[in-house]
Amino acid sequence: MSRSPSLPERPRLDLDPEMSEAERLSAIRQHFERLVAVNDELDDRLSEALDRREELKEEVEQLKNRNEALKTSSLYVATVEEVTDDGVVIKQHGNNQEVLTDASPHLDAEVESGDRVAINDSFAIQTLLDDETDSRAQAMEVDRSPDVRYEDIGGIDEQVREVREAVEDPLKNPEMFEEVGVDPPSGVLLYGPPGTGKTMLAKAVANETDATFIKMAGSELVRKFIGEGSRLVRDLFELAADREPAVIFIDEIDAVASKRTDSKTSGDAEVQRTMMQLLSEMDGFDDRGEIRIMAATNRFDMLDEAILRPGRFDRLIEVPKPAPEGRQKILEIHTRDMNVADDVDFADFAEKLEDYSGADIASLATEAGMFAIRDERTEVTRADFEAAYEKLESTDDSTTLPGHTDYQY
Ligand SMILES: Nc1ncnc2c1ncn2[C@@H]1O[C@H](COP(=O)(O)OP(=O)(O)OP(=O)(O)O)[C@@H](O)[C@H]1O
Repeated sequence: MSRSPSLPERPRLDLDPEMSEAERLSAIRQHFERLVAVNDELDDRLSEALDRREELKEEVEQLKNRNEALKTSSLYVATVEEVTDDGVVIKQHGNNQEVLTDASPHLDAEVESGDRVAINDSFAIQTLLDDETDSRAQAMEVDRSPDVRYEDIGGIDEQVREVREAVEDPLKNPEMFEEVGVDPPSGVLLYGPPGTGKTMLAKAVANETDATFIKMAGSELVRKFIGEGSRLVRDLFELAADREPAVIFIDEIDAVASKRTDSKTSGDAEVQRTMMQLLSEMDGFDDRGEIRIMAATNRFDMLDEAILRPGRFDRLIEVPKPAPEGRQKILEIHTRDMNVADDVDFADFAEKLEDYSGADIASLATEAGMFAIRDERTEVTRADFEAAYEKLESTDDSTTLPGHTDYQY
């Protein structure tokens, strides 16, 4: 920084008493001129200083703005693909641009492949996104002790038996399989229309085996950013390994494992990548320990056969809509805690619930109860069930109207 030149010296007036009048006047005049000169110089210096002050003020303003902009500027989200000696390879979400970059020095040692990170305009990694901001947490439902029991499931006794054999027995008595020399099924695929109890089956078996129930929706797996689907699959299996015994349940598996389409859009490629990750997790899972894998679909016809090969989902269990007897059982289950009037005949009523799924019957029972409440009664009568039936039949919503659900299997 340049130092400002020293101030001009203050002129002095030396008047000798010996001086003549004229000499004194001339000295005073000279002194006055010097004062004026110094004053002018000081004026100049002052105005220079004021200019400089203005300049500095402007500079401060600019720096303040830049600082604010830096503090508030948006960061972009990316996934770390690889940590190499030359830097970190990231893939930006949204545009999938791959970039070789660096992490801020304080993060250097922490960045790992697969991490979600925030990057700035120059692609430098600024923050590691933690689990809370991470969408992974939202995509999985983890339940240490689901509250569904086998007796809560009606009309699909045979399916319950099959699931127990394929999932419960290998968890409870693995030695039996070893002694007999057979491998338990690798994965169990439940297929059938919506609302028939597939999720209940998976929860009940987790409950019975004291296993943690970990559910992932296939639709969540494909909705995520590029690279995240396969990461989620990896996390799912890692989490299960941490929590064993565990039952992994992948709902709507058709979203990740449907037959290849011809189009080569990046979305499809991403779904394929997620499916490949799932297959490789299942293949590398010989030593599965206390983890069982279940999946469900309403679209069996759409599934890529690759996932049905031995060692993958090799036990298929169809879960259909219930027959009249099953419907009666489900009615009984869902009215267990209700005060049902004597005039209600479930066997008779179940006959007319043609094409109703378990979920439809559950909402019918709730509706019937609501009619009683509206009437300020605690007893639910035949008329309430009839009214609920009429209401459901007239609901113009294809997702709740029995028999109108769009699926194939
Ligand atoms: N067999 C059943 N017995 C008793 N209740 C049932 C049965 N099936 C369905 N329900 C009722 O419907 C609700 C939804 O069932 P669940 O989630 O198990 O169906 P799902 O087959 O997994 O459906 P989706 O394919 O839509 O996921 C259950 O919480 C339960 O109240």
